[in-house]
Amino acid sequence: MSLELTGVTVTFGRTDARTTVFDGLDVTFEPGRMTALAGPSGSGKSTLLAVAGALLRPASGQVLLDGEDLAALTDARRARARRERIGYMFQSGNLLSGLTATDQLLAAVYISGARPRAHRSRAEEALTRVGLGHRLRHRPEQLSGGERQRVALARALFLEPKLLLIDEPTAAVDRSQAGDLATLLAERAHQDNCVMVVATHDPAVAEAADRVVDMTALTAGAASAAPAGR
Ligand SMILES: Nc1ncnc2c1ncn2[C@@H]1O[C@H](COP(=O)(O)OP(=O)(O)OP(=O)(O)O)[C@@H](O)[C@H]1O
Repeated sequence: MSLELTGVTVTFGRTDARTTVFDGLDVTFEPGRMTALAGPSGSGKSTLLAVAGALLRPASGQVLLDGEDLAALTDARRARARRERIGYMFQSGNLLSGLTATDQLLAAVYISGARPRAHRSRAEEALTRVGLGHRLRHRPEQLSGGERQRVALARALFLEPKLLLIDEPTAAVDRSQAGDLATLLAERAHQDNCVMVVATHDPAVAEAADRVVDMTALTAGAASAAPAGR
């Protein structure tokens, strides 16, 4: 299972105000590794996550998830791929207010069409695995920023996605929580063997990643991918 983008072109706007973010982008992401996307604001990190996650269809090129081109699927099949194979964790967690940590995970099960009751103990185990076994019945407003992010991570992993896309996971947490969260993300990528791609400005996330992709080099056509730290 890998994610491979080939010849991907993305443009926004019309002729008089057109932005070409990618022009024939090629990059591959491997399973069981956490890849950090690093680069200045506007370098295309979020756009890459949107294209990889079938949220944005490229003007041309292929987005191959396990060999299947997501860019070429119908809207209905793209929606199904998003539901069944892709997990998302976007800035500040986007938890549902008023629901306990356990119910945040069960809501995702409910949306996927399964019966939540059968999954309660599995949801509790998933929260325990991210260090929240003592916060199962807490609601978002009763959790710290780092705890909320960990609930969002457990929720994203709960449906066992092949591909997990994460945008600025440490934006709303303090420095020590950022380091812990970054380490936890890398551990989950290794243990769950998913493709994990994380857009970040945070050196702590780049430090914990198995690979850092420099967006500036990538969009210049150099597809640079230096191993980070280890
Ligand atoms: N919907 C849109 N319409 C027009 N231009 C857009 C749109 N979305 C993104 N862009 C442009 O595409 C470029 C890449 O944006 P993107 O959000 O992917 O960058 P980023 O690296 O994630 O930035 P940041 O670090 O600030 O989040 C920017 O120049 C941005 O202005």
